[in-house]
Amino acid sequence: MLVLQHIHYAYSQSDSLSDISLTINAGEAVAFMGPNGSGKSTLFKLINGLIQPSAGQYYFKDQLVDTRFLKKPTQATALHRAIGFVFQNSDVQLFNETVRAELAFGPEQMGLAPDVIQQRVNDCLALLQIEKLADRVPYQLSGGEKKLVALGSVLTMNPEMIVLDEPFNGLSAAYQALLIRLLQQLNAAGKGILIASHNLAQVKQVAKRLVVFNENHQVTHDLPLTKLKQKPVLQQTLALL
Ligand SMILES: Nc1ncnc2c1ncn2[C@@H]1O[C@H](COP(=O)(O)OP(=O)(O)OP(=O)(O)O)[C@@H](O)[C@H]1O
Repeated sequence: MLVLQHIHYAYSQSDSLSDISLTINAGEAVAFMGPNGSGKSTLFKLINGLIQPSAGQYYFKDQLVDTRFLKKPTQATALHRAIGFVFQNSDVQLFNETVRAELAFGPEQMGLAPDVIQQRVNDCLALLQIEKLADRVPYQLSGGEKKLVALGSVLTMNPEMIVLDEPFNGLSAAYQALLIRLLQQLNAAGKGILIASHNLAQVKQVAKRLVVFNENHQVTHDLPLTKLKQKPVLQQTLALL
């Protein structure tokens, strides 16, 4: 579904992504780990078409994602519908007056019928156990509540792949467990899951493949999580992230 070939990205002079090549198939659950500032969020922004590579190619469903691709509204919309992005900072993602409106916004933009939208919103409120927040102002919610609403606003669009940047940050232990179960269910239902996290124990419960960055913004490892026990040094490094 996604193919990245020799991707570089630089915000200014030096690379924040350095020669990244990855293929991610539909329905895969992949974890991205690495030190702070190694490039995980930058990669997610690039996958979502928010930034474009300084060098290299990014293909989404065999189509080259470049400035020309993203300038065509139908293509950009197809990308944004297929890949739901839950940002590290929920504040950049929430802008509606109520949680209910926030969850309805995506499906409304897709032109779905009002009763379908209502059903999706109610289903997602229940799935995330946030029914009690439905009429609250998203901006006034706690950090953890905002994160759940941001995820809900993505899930109502029923994306093929969900990209989550540090989704467990700020969540209570109970909500972390709920999120893990939910991501497992979504993956079992065929949704692709890409997750950036510093928590190996949680990552192991959600993902089946692990991609590791180093401080030079390169991918150093790309392996099935079942193979991690054969790499004690890597395991130790990841446990300390
Ligand atoms: N908007 C920006 N402008 C300039 N440099 C940036 C910007 N965003 C990120 N960077 C730099 O790009 C590099 C990669 O950052 P990125 O946020 O992708 O790392 P990360 O692996 O997600 O880190 P963390 O684990 O701390 O979230 C870092 O050196 C960072 O300082």
